[in-house]
Amino acid sequence: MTIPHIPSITPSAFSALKFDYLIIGGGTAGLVLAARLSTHSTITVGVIEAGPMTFNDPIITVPGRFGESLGGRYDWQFETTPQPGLNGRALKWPRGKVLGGTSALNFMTWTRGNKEDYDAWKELGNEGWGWDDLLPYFKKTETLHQSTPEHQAQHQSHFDAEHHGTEGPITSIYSKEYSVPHQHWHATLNSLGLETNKSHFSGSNLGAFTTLTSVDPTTRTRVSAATAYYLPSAERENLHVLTEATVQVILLETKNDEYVATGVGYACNGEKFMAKVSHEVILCAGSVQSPQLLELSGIGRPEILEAAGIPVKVANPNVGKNLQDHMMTAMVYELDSTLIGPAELRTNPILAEAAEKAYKTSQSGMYAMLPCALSYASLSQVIPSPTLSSILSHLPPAETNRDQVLEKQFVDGKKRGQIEYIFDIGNWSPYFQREEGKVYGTMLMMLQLPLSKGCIHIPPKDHAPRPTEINNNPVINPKYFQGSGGALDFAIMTHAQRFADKICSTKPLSTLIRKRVFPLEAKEASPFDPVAHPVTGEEDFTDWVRNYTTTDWHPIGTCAMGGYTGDRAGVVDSRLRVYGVKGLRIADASIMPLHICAHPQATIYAIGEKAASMILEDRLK
Ligand SMILES: Cc1cc2nc3c(=O)[nH]c(=O)nc-3n(C[C@H](O)[C@H](O)[C@H](O)COP(=O)(O)OP(=O)(O)OC[C@H]3O[C@@H](n4cnc5c(N)ncnc54)[C@H](O)[C@@H]3O)c2cc1C
Repeated sequence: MTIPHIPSITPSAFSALKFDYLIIGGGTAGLVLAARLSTHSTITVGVIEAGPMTFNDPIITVPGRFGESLGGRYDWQFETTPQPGLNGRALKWPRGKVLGGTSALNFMTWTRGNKEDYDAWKELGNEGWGWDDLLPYFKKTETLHQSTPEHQAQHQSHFDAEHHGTEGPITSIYSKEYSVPHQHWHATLNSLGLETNKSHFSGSNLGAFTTLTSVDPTTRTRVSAATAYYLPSAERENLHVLTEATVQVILLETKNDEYVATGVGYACNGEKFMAKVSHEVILCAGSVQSPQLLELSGIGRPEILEAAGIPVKVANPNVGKNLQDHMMTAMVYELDSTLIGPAELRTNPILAEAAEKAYKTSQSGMYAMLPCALSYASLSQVIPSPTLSSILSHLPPAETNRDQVLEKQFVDGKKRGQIEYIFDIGNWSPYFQREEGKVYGTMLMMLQLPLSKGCIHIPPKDHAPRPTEINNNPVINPKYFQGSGGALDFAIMTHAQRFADKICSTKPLSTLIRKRVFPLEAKEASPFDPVAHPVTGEEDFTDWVRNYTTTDWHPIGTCAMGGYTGDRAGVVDSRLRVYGVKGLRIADASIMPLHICAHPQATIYAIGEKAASMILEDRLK
């Protein structure tokens, strides 16, 4: 990758500048805004990012090393509270702390939700956020690199060019080659009634497909918001990016009886600074930290702010509420010992050297590979109809407009892939210990439209007289499987789990599998193992799902768009302006009112694109 000259700036020099727009968080959406707003040379843009700037660390750049940066210096290393719905377990919640944010840490899957996912946002009264409205922004982010007819025939790498972008900063590509299990994916899913979807970017991703990835087609390195949006703009004189600086508070002043955002207070190298803005502060700190910064600045539920010792400026009980996440299980299988996975690379220097050589010389081999065997299934495709009817008869009465729109998707649940399945070589479970010399594969299952709703808030101040501050981690409580909605999520996951196992016992994928090792198969398990020896005869995953469900790392919704209900249910309006404050917008995953049946990064880039275009439109008014 050619890296242009990147101007560095000191905090004092940064604070001396007069900004039109100040962006908090140089992450996925934040850098889209930075790049798009600074195309106009008369607009001065500042970005403050807590993490460092790096473009050549292989744990970020090399696709096949995905996951290695989790828990390290580029990760905020958050954790949830102990979750009663998960038998008291607390989960690790990685988030990117580096220029590029979580786009520099994620697993590069490039998917788009369904038409109905975004139309539901519009139905809630969020004008301009339906599928047809968002399609131009989806396209604006992307340049699709089309696969050849031969590649399509061999790897089912289909696309529908009409629905992809051709000039956007993010390159979306199909891999050169795929793992052996991937080569059996389509035939296996097809024989279970999940057809190959040849047009998975066109408004329905239902079915099996080989996924696109956000990877550079020439260097086969990760494409993140930092490489795709920031690097090409880095030399602009009107764009200033300060890294390793943490925003502590958004400065609010009253003008004509209204609160106006006038800048931010931040810390860098142990010193405190202020940066001022003439037009807008744009908060892009992500689903965990955007609500944290609002609350630290006096915008939120009064009881939370008072307990934290923060004076209430704008009372809005919705800040930090409406947290939704994709929940995931990871079932592990022992595979044919001739296969090679990531653990084999780590433990066998000869294999590692060969993989490195293939990657360096021809950008191929294991280090260029990502998990690409995906499938989205509707509830009726994976849960037998009498069971599904019984589960859905327990849909809780909708309490809000949002619940009502969400629950409609369950009634007409055939259109959307509410359950995602991915098969990948390697052991993905944090709970399963691999045995040396054995090769493993994992069947992942993810719930896409959760009814479990949680919250993220700043903690109360401790006994010290000082109020809660930025370095007091927010309290993350996703309330997985809690409440009547959570009970329904749980029932769906325990039943959909059987289909995950069915995929692995179906040919041709099953020909690569020796046995299931997590949870153990009946013949290997102790007579008391409830999964293997259920009272009913059919395997019962109830306890296993409760004990081993984790996050799929896709939290959204904590500063949601309010739609028709305005600040009674939301934090921002459909132009992403924070209710009750002038000159403050939010653009990141937190504004999504309902979850989507897809990996979210493409949608979050589109949110950044749409936000930039709305800001530029509003500037001309
Ligand atoms: C392990 C993992 C794997 C994933 N895999 C995929 C995938 O394969 N495909 C996919 O589509 N999605 C994936 N995702 C999800 C996706 O990457 C994220 O949802 C998305 O990147 C979030 O974008 P964002 O703009 O909301 O926040 P972020 O990209 O996280 O940006 C927020 C930025 O704000 C900065 N910040 C926060 N607080 C402050 C502060 N006080 N001061 C200054 N800066 C601050 C952060 O450091 C960060 O850079 C994955 C996520 C994880 C964690």
